[in-house]
Amino acid sequence: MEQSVIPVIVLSGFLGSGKTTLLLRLLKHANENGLRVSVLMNEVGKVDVDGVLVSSSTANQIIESITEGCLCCTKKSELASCLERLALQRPDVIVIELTGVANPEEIAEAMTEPAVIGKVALHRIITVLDAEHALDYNSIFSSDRELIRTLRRQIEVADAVIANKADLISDRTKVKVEQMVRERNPGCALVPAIRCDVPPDLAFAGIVRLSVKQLAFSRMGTPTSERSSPPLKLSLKSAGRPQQEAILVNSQPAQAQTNQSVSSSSQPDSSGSYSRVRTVAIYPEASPPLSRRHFEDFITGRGNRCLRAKGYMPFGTGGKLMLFQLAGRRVEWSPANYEGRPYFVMIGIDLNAAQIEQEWRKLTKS
Ligand SMILES: Nc1nc2c(ncn2[C@@H]2O[C@H](COP(=O)(O)OP(=O)(O)OP(=O)(O)O)[C@@H](O)[C@H]2O)c(=O)[nH]1
Repeated sequence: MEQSVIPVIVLSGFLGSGKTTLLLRLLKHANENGLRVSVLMNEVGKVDVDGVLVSSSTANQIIESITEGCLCCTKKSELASCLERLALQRPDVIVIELTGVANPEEIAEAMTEPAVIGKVALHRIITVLDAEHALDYNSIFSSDRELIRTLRRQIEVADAVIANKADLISDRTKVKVEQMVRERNPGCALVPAIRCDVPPDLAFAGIVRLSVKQLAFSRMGTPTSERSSPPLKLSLKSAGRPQQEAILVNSQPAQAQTNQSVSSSSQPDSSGSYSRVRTVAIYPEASPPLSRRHFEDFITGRGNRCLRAKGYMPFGTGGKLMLFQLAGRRVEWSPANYEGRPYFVMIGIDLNAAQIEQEWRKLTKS
């Protein structure tokens, strides 16, 4: 009888910091090394852009998505059933990518529920920091205390912090970012990185392949119910968070795109950590009558209000769909395998869906 507890790695970090970039790296490493990974992705909005991206770049992985809410608040009740489903597949490890506005500590807490104890266990929390913007968050979000608190907790409760986007900062900023992290979390592993290129052991140290676990089980005649977990070489912080087994409850499968041609906005949650953060999704016509530059202006024209945007838009050669990403103030376009209908999602503070929809209609009226 297989009894080992499945380790769970939680990836946290603010919107656009590089969590999906890290996830893709970890999945690649896992594939190459025969580790079976199940993934749980969470988006505050209805549309699961990252899920599409991860599904299209990985094979043999089990991916679940919970959309339209944050796992640490409105969707917390779905965590256990979802974890349970993933655990049934007997992966070697489960990786949860949180929304950018989630407090990872709430996830750790959810793993103390009786329903999940003995099935999964928190392995470590890794927080990805956008080193280019992290020092500005206090001033940008000064009006949203809850959001600032969440961003601090993302650093404080992490076992490892990746100071990502090192290519975009000066040495001076690098030192300041490191100081800021050290003040909040002196004991964590702190790793500067470009595109989350970190040693895979930062996440996977101590995780044993199922086949190896089974071998150990049959040789020793005792269950490997406590997974063997050699200490991580980089210093990890585990004090102050639950050490027991974790679990998640029921999720909703990734939503197929709806037929609505315009927008949807997530409900604010008065008790949740994302407070005033809203999402708006727009499904344009196949070839919207505007240039790529006008599209970028439309998104970036909202200043700091739009914190993150992403989607697939037909601005490639011959109208080919391209992956569009805005993180902080930076826009990035890359080739995409996606073949569905174009769409884009905006995430920001107090975004007004009706107004954005109206502006979009006006802009694209032929
Ligand atoms: N220049 C630079 N860009 C990066 C780096 N890491 C990630 N990016 C870009 O930053 C954007 C956001 O990266 P993601 O990995 O999607 O970030 P995320 O945290 O998953 O974003 P959300 O889940 O939407 O909050 C993308 O355009 C990435 O290509 C980096 O080290 N340097």
